[in-house]
Amino acid sequence: MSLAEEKWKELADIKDELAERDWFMGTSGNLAIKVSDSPLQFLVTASGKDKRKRTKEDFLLVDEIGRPVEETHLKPSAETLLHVEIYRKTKAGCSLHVHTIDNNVISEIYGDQEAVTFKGQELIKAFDKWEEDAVLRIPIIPNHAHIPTLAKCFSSHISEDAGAVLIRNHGITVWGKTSFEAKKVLEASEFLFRYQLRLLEHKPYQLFKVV
Ligand SMILES: CSC[C@@H](O)[C@@H](O)C(=O)COP(=O)(O)O
Ligand SMILES: [Zn+2]
Repeated sequence: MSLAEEKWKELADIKDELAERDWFMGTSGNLAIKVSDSPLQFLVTASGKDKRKRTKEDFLLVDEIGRPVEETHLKPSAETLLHVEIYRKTKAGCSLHVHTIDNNVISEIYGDQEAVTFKGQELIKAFDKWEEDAVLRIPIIPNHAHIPTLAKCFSSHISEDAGAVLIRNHGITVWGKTSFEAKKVLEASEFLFRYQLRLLEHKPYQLFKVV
């Protein structure tokens, strides 16, 4: 099996797992996995597909500016430029984008604050935050319809090899050095969002708590 084939299978398996969680409503979501560093080439989901289905046309290989490497009728994800920014700026090997009700509601509640923060929650360790008083800050950016503008804004929040950024009333994009790492960050983020929403039901004043 070639490296590209191996990476294809790795991404397809992650796509199946996320589909099982019902994280690809209405064809939303896109996924990418790096295949080579120089030249930069990565597999990205084809645009507009039902990501719950496993087909031979799920992914295509793109270059360092998100153009298909080979002749194809498939279109790279509309949000390929966001994945480009991740691979351009970090050593990440995988990036995942999903729309969930929880990440959308959290992004709207905390959107004006431009970030949602978590402290004293065990699962922030999934973001490599181990100290007792560590704070996890997930930035929230506006949902610019112009993708190059969205990608530029998104890019300003990328500094580490693993991370997460919420796009307001749109979804979350996460990345990690490996697909395992990226999926861990995604699952931990969604856990924290669900936790925060549940907490607000019982303690609405928590909304005004400054971390
Ligand atoms: C109809 S789903 C919303 C899309 O505009 C987009 O946000 C998305 O996540 C999926 O787009 P895609 O081009 O299939 O990668
Ligand atoms: Zn999206």
